[in-house]
Amino acid sequence: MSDPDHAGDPVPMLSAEGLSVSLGGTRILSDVSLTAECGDFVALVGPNGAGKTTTLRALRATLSPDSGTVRVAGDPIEGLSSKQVSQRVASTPQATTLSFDFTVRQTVEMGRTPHLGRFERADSGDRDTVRAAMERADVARFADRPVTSLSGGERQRVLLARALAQETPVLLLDEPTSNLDINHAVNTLELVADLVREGKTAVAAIHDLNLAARYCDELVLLADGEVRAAGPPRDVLNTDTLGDAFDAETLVTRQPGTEAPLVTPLPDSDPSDRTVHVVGTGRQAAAAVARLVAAGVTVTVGVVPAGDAAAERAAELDCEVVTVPPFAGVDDASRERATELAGAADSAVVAGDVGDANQSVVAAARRLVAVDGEGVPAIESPRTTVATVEALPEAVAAAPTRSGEDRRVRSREQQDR
Ligand SMILES: Nc1ncnc2c1ncn2[C@@H]1O[C@H](COP(=O)(O)OP(=O)(O)OP(=O)(O)O)[C@@H](O)[C@H]1O
Repeated sequence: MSDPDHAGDPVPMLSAEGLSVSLGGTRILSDVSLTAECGDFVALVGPNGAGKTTTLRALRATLSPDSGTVRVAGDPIEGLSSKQVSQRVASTPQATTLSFDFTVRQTVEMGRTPHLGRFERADSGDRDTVRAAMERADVARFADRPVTSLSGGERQRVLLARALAQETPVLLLDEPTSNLDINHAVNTLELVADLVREGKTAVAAIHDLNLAARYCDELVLLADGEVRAAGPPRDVLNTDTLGDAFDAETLVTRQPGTEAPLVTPLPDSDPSDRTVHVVGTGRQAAAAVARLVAAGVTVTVGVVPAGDAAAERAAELDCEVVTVPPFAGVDDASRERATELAGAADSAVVAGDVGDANQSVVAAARRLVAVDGEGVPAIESPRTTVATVEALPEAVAAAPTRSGEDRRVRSREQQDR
């Protein structure tokens, strides 16, 4: 019966409302709800045993919940025949053990079964669909090989091709990238993102939080069978929710070149044994200096014009600061001293306006932490992370110390000899 309060609301392609599941007498899921519209890519994230696979099983009706409802295009899934479910929902399992000796093509052809009558044979349209699915999942070159002869990652892509051949509006993927190298992992998620842009709905259990953040519109963070947070990646991935769900210290910054969060698990590190050279001017650089000094970091600053907020704050806090007279330009001796300090520090923090004259100072740093704000894209590089002023101590503590790196280089050199 339609709900008069929500009459006219678009019906989500897939929804779960209040799912609770017990297995072997143990409560595995408690009151799990989620919604995925057409064109949504939703990631289920969370620690081992959180209930991600169990949620996916409930979503494709291979287990019945104790309570709660799954709807596909508005229809309760328990009211659909298994053939109707297979016409709407395709899934790839977590395990990639395909024990029968089918070829890759035969395995992908199984995806057509829900579209055929009981004794109907595949026609040329089905064969075209199978060929296109194999090509999209990059397994066409293995078409005639037995699946048992493929590597785990290759089999995973065959299972994705089978799901694509099923031509369903909904895709449920359990760890689609777990066996894949980084190139194939990215390609697989790009492919799913493309399919979603074409109008499909995808829900995937993904362990890698950074890949999930980069490719998915929405994350559902599960822990102990409960939804701990749900929403866009930036809302879900923060140190509090991650600490709660994973019982781990993390640093959350930003993936270079994107708005997506970057989660770095932190060892028990202490910023007070770090040295940092701050480059930049104005209030933001002054705030960075204050935040770092308050956390016990040894801070040097420059080159900055005398009288600038960063120069004054650094002087108040007894930091070494390289200054030049205002409007005088940067002389060689000042640039050399600041470059020397940046090169000797564990990291450099860039904040506010860095100025052309400081480019050699920035270039001398081993690692850069850019303060989130204007100008950040200009200095993006693989050795750069982006952090808010508040998170700077964690960001600099996450990078290895210069002495630790030197030790590792020396030990590698000794091993090579
Ligand atoms: N048949 C079962 N009987 C009892 N407990 C089960 C059964 N199946 C799963 N569980 C338990 O349910 C919990 C959730 O399992 P699930 O596989 O859904 O977690 P997950 O989040 O997918 O984990 P992972 O990230 O390790 O794959 C686990 O503690 C698991 O041991």
